[in-house]
Amino acid sequence: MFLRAGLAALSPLLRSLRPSPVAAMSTGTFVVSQPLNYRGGARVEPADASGRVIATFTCSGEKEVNLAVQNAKAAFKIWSQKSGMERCRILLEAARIIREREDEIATMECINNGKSIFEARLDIDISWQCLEYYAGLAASMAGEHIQLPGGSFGYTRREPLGVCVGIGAWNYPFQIASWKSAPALACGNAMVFKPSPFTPVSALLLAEIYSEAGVPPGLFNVVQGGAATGQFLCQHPDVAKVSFTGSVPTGMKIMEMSAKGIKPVTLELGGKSPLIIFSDCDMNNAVKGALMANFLTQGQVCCNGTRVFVQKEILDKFTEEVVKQTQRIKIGDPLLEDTRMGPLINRPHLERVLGFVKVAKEQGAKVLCGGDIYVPEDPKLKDGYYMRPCVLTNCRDDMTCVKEEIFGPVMSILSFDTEAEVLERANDTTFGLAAGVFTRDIQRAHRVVAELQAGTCFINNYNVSPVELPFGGYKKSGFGRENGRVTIEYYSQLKTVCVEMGDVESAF
Ligand SMILES: NC(=O)c1ccc[n+]([C@@H]2O[C@H](COP(=O)([O-])OP(=O)(O)OC[C@H]3O[C@@H](n4cnc5c(N)ncnc54)[C@H](O)[C@@H]3O)[C@@H](O)[C@H]2O)c1
Ligand SMILES: O=CCc1c[nH]c2ccc(O)cc12
Repeated sequence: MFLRAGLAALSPLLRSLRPSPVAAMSTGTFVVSQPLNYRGGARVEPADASGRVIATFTCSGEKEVNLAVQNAKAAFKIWSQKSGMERCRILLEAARIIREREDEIATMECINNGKSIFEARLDIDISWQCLEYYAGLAASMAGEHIQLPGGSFGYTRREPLGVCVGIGAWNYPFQIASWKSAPALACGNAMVFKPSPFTPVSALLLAEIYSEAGVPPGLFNVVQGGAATGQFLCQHPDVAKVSFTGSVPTGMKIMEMSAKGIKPVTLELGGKSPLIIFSDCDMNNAVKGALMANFLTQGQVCCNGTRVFVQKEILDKFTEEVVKQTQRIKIGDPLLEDTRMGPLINRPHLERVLGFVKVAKEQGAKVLCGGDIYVPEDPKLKDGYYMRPCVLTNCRDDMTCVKEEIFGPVMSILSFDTEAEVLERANDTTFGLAAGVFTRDIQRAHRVVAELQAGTCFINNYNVSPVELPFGGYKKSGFGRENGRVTIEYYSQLKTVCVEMGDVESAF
């Protein structure tokens, strides 16, 4: 009986594993009755605990991690022998079930994370699309045939890695589990997934859906916990690969641990991305783009374009419109259909974000709107972790709010004169996750993105994430990619087979 008191304490939304129907309530509730570990194709009580309790659910310890890895190893033997078409069918069935249960999963995600139900549904859509996409690729994965002299030849086989570990952040819990597991499973791997301890529940639904769709028991397992559980996973000798989504400091630790086992890693880390608005842009779209770049999921999005560079000629008009539209964002109960901004993930994070606003003011930035606590009218929500989305102006490149990842609803507006100047300033960061440009000049758009040091660049839009396109970082924002065809390379290895058709020509 985990979570009952714990997660309620983490958020004013009471949480359970089975969300009550949305229509019947104004705040989310979970009725916790089932364990939150998934191993060997079923929910299980963890075999042990790491000794550290987060909220009131039990963190998986070394024994539980071992059991999950052993289950994954056994399932890998069966799954990796299946043809691409067989894997394709099962992944397609899982995608279909997610689609069918979209409302239920979105409701759970909304309570899990605090994002609006409107956004949670989009996340679930992207998740089943991801499974469909990799189902399609599973069937067409192939090696090459290469002719050699004298009728000899070689060929390559694309083979799975084995047991892969996925470690997730709390901002896109279900989607992160999908983005990691879909390509892993499509390539023939098994996975042990650890969600963030702040959002432990929705990955379980994915595990149950995979089982229902027909994957062998143990192919996708869920262990629960924080750093200690993550370390057991990364250090496990039977783990072949680690795919991590989270902060830069944790990413460094993951890479160090994986290096000891010579394990490949995918690191999806933080960012401080630039969004460049040229004076020849379509103003309506640029304003909408700036809001999309800053305020989805309460601003807790890794690739957010939080440094908004606006060309001087349109600075005032753009700023005025951005502020007007930011003030219109409906904050409140995330389960209500018209809400667009729910609470932040927890109290310490809210305080951290408000702290950034305070420092910004001290350093000379001007708050044009928001940046303070929001108290919803509904008395049940009054202790929630809500804040008003914030627009800062008078910003300079050396300010903390412009240099550091805030991971909250805080947009910093900066002005610029020339293309060369803005490019230099946009690239002056150790991060390199994303960037955006709004302009009607097609040559300029492509010239600018070619110079931007970022793994994903948006032209005349921001924060759209079609699963067909690779996503990942430059510089300290990480390496490896999620989504797109290329991700197959990160979950498989190439075996070369050299075939002699003649006699051995020995050197001896
Ligand atoms: N690039 C991306 O795709 C992407 C997506 C979402 C979030 N993020 C980044 O994630 C950060 C916010 O997420 P967060 O606060 O959950 O990040 P975090 O680094 O604190 O935690 C991420 C995950 O790592 C686990 N973890 C923590 N310490 C560990 C350790 N020593 N060994 C193994 N696992 C450990 C956590 O329990 C959690 O599951 C932001 O910096 C954000 O930019 C990046
Ligand atoms: O928060 C960063 C961008 C993003 C949105 N959804 C997902 C899912 C998985 C990721 O690795 C990143 C993201």
